[in-house]
Amino acid sequence: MDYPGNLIVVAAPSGAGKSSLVKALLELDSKVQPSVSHTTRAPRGQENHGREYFFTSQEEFDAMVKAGAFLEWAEVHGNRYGTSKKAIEDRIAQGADVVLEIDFQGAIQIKQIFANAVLIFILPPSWEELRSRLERRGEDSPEVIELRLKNAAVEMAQASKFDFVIINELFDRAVFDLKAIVHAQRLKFSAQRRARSDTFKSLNIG
Ligand SMILES: Nc1nc2c(ncn2[C@@H]2O[C@H](COP(=O)(O)OP(=O)(O)O)[C@@H](O)[C@H]2O)c(=O)[nH]1
Ligand SMILES: Nc1ncnc2c1ncn2[C@@H]1O[C@H](COP(=O)(O)OP(=O)(O)O)[C@@H](O)[C@H]1O
Repeated sequence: MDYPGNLIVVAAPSGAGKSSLVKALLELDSKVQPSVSHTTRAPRGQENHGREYFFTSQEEFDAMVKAGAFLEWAEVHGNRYGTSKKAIEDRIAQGADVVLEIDFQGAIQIKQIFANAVLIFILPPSWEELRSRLERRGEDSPEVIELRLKNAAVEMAQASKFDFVIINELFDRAVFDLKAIVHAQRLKFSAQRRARSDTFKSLNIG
């Protein structure tokens, strides 16, 4: 499917820093819009319904799956998460660039539907740093942190399937890399769209 807007997919193990990086990208680049997923997970302390997630009951989530309302969905760390079809398609059809913060299973589903989507995987610099970021964040119980670290090994093994990998060691450096990828994605697809334009045809370089 070809739309004027770009889809930017960011995946990472829990604690690698993807939410912080995406937040910084959104502050620096007003052309990028966030996708707000639905989840059956309970909200964390500072999270708001409709801002970080649409917090959804199991029944509501089931009904959305049944109605075909999700572009993709997956079970991650024992909860279900999904991207609403309508919110994404409307916005990329209008030319917006949309960033999706989703897990690797969802990223692979998105690439199958939108071959032009760019898939970015964020890695932590080390296991020790990943654990200490999860602990410092202070949002999850020790059991939840252990589950997330266990799942991180499976998730990180998927990194080579992504178009780009960013190591989030120095935060500003990682934000710079993320911005550069978004910029390159825009140039790539604007060049492809131009290649189909009348100017290219008249110059015989289409
Ligand atoms: N497939 C899929 N994964 C999602 C979606 N929304 C969030 N996730 C992923 O679910 C995982 C858990 O997210 P969350 O509970 O917010 O924890 P965090 O990664 O520690 O901040 C992360 O890998 C998210 O990227 C979605 O709509 N679809
Ligand atoms: N480059 C970095 N250096 C040090 N701490 C970081 C870095 N990037 C993120 N963090 C911190 O690590 C913790 C986890 O980041 P977060 O963005 O919530 O991760 P994720 O969304 O991948 O689970 C947060 O406390 C965040 O402030």
